[in-house]
Amino acid sequence: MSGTSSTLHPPADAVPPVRHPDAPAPGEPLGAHYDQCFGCGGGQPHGLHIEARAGEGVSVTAAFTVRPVHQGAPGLAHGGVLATALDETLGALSWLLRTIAVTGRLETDYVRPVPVGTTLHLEAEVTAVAGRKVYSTATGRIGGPDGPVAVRAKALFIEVKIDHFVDHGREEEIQAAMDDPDQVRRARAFEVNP
Ligand SMILES: CCCCCCCC/C=C\CCCCCCCC(=O)SCCNC(=O)CCNC(=O)[C@H](O)C(C)(C)COP(=O)(O)OP(=O)(O)OC[C@H]1O[C@@H](n2cnc3c(N)ncnc32)[C@H](O)[C@@H]1OP(=O)(O)O
Repeated sequence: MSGTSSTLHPPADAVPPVRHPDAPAPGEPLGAHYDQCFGCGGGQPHGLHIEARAGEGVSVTAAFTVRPVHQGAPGLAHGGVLATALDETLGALSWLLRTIAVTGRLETDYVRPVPVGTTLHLEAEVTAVAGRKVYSTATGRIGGPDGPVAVRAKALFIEVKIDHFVDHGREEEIQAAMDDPDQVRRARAFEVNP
């Protein structure tokens, strides 16, 4: 049985998550939030290239195929890479809430080794929201979408404004992102919550 941290239990005033009315329809691909993202960006040769799709309610599905550059032990995925896959899938839930959120806490259980060449079938859902705090869970299965669980996570994401990235990101990447109309459009798509 895995341990759980009390900071990952929603507080008494938490409410069920609400799917944003303009959220992508179930089955729709969500696309990368940033081309240079190690989790989902097409511009990172060694990245995970995770492709997430909207699910029902406030949930997403995603797939990640482990490549040789993702090894920890010989022939097996690195645990940090698997945590990245979970983190990225959980991060994609922002598309359904239409808020921008960053990981505050991520608790990962490694249940089965994941060999190179394996496709990890990921699912994530928001379980509760309390103010800026978004509580969520994710699983990664091997051998098919209904296969055994190899990894799972509980997370607390914290809602932030775009300023979070502008204030903290390195100047050259922020400037390049701001100069890219497509990137600005994607960032704004998150930020329409009333
Ligand atoms: C125009 C172009 C511009 C660019 C466009 C970019 C578009 C991007 C679009 C989308 C990006 C999405 C990217 C997803 C990628 C996958 C997800 C990741 O890997 S994200 C990276 C890893 N995470 C971090 O780097 C966070 C680092 N941490 C922080 O920055 C701060 O700690 C932050 C924002 C998380 C919180 O800081 P505070 O000052 O805003 O807020 P406080 O008051 O500290 O916390 C708020 C509440 O949350 C709790 N909290 C915060 N951290 C906690 C923790 N670790 N554990 C438990 N509770 C925590 C606190 O106790 C507080 O709770 P109470 O309101 O008092 O009940």
